[in-house]
This record gives sequence, structure tokens and C-alpha cells, in this order.
Amino acid sequence: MNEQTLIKAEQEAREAMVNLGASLFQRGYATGSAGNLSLLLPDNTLLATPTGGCLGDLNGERLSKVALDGEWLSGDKPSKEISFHLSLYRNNPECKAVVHLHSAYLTALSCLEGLDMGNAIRPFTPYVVMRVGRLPVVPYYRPGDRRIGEDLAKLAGGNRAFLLANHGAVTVGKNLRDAADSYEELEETAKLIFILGDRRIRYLSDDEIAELRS
Ligand SMILES: O=C(O)[C@@H](O)C(=O)COP(=O)(O)O
Ligand SMILES: [Zn+2]
Repeated sequence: MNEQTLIKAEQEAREAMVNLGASLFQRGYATGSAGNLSLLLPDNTLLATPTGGCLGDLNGERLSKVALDGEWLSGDKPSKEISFHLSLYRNNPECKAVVHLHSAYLTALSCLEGLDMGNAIRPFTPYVVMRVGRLPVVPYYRPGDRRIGEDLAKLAGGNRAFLLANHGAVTVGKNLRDAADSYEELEETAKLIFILGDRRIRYLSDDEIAELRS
């Protein structure tokens, strides 16, 4: 890519991040100053949301730029979770964008005792299987703790979504919209879990799940 093309791609990425942050905030997926977004630019650096900001009110020119080795290159100070974002890019070549939010239903799910740490959502609708697959759980650590990234490094290959116990959820994608689509699908599925409550659920059978994965 020549210099002009790189500059244009970065400008478009900045606009996409600002627009997605506003959309997530306006639709209630992001609240207050919670959550963070990042994407991989064509020059292999990351564009990330700054720490402490509101996703509904991002400034495209002040977004953080970070090298894949973690060096802060420009913009405001990056999210305190940049180390777990980096861990996902380093350990999954298909990861080009990361979304982390504290949406209500996924965060409620993340607070339940006795979750299956290998897959917190037993499938009962097809789209979550087709769109997201498994939802492994990272045990609780204080936000910003480097152990979140260490655990995600082990789970990154082959997974598109992760639940952070007592905290929220993370999705990856081939671009920011793709990662957000998976996040939104997961949030809807978590909402259904609470709507269904104690009612008996007909879960998808192993054969039905296998058919969706094939
Ligand atoms: O839960 C937290 O504190 C972070 O994971 C978070 O969501 C917001 O942190 P920053 O991205 O550093 O603002
Ligand atoms: Zn968080």
C-alpha cells in the first residue's frame, strides 16, 4: 500500500470507530465510560479507544495508536485493556478487530455461579452457533490485570467470543462491524436466557449443532 492509501484507510478506520462507538452507546450496549474498541490498521498498528472515555463521544483525532509490541505511538493514553486486545491479535491471525463491553445481559450472565468455563451458552438457537460458536469464560481478574490477556492468549485460536467473569464480554472479528455484530448477537442470546428463566429449554441436539457448524 502506498502512503496515500494508508492515510485514507486510517482516516476511514477512525470514522468507523467513532460511528460504531456512538451507535453502541445510543442503543444501550455501552454505558458511561465502560468498554473499549480496537482494530488492526493495514500498517499492522492498532487503533484503540483511549482509557476513561465514553464510547458515545469519541474524537477521531484523539484515538490511541499502539504498536503490536504494546508501544503507545500517538493519541490519548490507550485503554487499560490494551494488553488483552494485543493478546488476541497476536494469537489469532484472523482477528482484525476487538469489541469489549459491559452490556447488561452478558454482564449478568458473567456473574452467575457454576458457568461452564468451556462454553457459557449452551446452544438453543441456531444463529449464535453460526455467528459466534463457543463462549469460553476467563476467570475474574481486576479490570486491566495482565492475566486477562494471558488467559485470552490460550483461548484466542478458534474462538470469536469470550466472557470475562463478573465483568463483561469480548468479541473479535474480521473488522469492527463484524466483531460488533457477534457481540450484539451474543447479547440478545444472553437476554433470552434471562427471559426464559427457570422454564425448561429445548436445547439444540449435538446433531443439530454439528449441522450448523459444518
Ligand atoms: O472494566 C473496565 O474498567 C475496562 O475493562 C473498561 O471496560 C474500560 O476501561 P478503559 O478502556 O481503560 O476506559
Ligand atoms: Zn471492562
